Amino acid sequence: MALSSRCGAFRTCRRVLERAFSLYKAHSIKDMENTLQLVRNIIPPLSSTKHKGQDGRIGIVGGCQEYTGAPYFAAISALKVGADLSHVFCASTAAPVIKAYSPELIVHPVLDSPGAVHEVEKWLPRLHALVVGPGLGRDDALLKNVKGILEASKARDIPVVIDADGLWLVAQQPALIQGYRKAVLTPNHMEFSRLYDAVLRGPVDSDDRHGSLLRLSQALGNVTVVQKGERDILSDGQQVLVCSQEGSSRRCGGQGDLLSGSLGVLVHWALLAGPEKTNGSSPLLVAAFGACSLTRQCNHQAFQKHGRSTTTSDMIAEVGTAFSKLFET
Ligand SMILES: NC(=O)C1=CN([C@@H]2O[C@H](COP(=O)(O)OP(=O)(O)OC[C@H]3O[C@@H](n4cnc5c(N)ncnc54)[C@H](OP(=O)(O)O)[C@@H]3O)[C@@H](O)[C@H]2O)[C@@H](O)CC1
Ligand SMILES: Nc1ncnc2c1ncn2[C@@H]1O[C@H](COP(=O)(O)OP(=O)(O)OP(=O)(O)O)[C@@H](O)[C@H]1O
Ligand SMILES: [Mg+2]
Repeated sequence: MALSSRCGAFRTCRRVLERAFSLYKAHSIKDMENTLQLVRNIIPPLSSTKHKGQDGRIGIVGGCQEYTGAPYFAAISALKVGADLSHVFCASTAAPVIKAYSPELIVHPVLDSPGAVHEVEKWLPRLHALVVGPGLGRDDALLKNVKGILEASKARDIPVVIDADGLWLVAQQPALIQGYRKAVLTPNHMEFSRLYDAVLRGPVDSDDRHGSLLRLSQALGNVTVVQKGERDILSDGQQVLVCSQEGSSRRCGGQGDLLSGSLGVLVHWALLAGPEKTNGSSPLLVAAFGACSLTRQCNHQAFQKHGRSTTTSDMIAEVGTAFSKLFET
């Protein structure tokens, strides 16, 4: 008797949990769909009256002796998403390698020159957004130049996506982006912990990802932060969005570079569209949600074709169809 009543209670409990889970799932699918609709609203229409450059001139700051793939992935992703021109500002040793990967990129071998800041500054008036960090490395001289480039970009109100070693620099000197509302940070697991520790002077509470993210964004003066992971969580210090677009279990290097390069373009489009098109949500948050969904969808599609041998180049080959599937329905 006691056993059967316990079994009944167990079944009821299971039904309640299943219902709660299906409601939660339905709710999050609805939330995801609503946010995807906001991403669709910020995408500029293709038009025969536009000239080259109008849909985006993006600059990637990164690329050193060791890392040439990361800035390439970011820059080519920006083009594949729909930017018209993609510039890479890198160390002189990286430039011929990056140029050889692709004739589509404009490559400036300036980052390790004494006049690096001035050389990049000359281009700033023509750029709509910068992506700072993919393949930058941690050489002090390069980081010092990048600090100057960030300051010059802020002075011109240019939106910046900060990723990889750009986040290393920000963890050393959070004041560099403190309160700059046109910055989006895209940390992976490790980069988030490092940044959190540097800004909040304590370890991340791994049981409270949302709270940790909110605290970090708020402590940085409501800078938008995208914490990448099994689910991506995004916040501007007020709202928290979750992106759980289906990807795959393949974790090859370079996926984060695809994300930050795509985000460079989407940030530009979102700011151009403004909050009327994003229904009051932060345009940068909507742009970030778009880049996360796109990266994960590319991963999903590439994995369907290549399985375990999927690499970031396979994902980049999926950008066009993934973009259409998510945003042009
Ligand atoms: N082809 C190219 O040119 C590419 C170049 N790239 C460039 O490399 C540079 C350094 O970037 P990064 O991400 O490797 O640096 P960093 O912050 O030291 O993290 C590494 C450490 O974090 C850890 N770790 C990571 N994830 C974790 C997790 N989920 N959970 C737990 N731990 C985790 C992991 O720990 P491990 O497993 O080794 O113990 C590892 O030690 C940067 O310029 C970037 O752009 C890349 O873009 C790839 C393609
Ligand atoms: N465990 C996971 N399951 C599903 N997707 C994930 C997982 N971890 C990361 N991703 C996705 O992979 C993409 C890149 O995130 P990741 O954490 O690999 O960045 P990263 O370490 O900066 O990459 P990179 O190698 O380019 O530096 C993001 O779109 C994220 O959503
Ligand atoms: Mg990375």
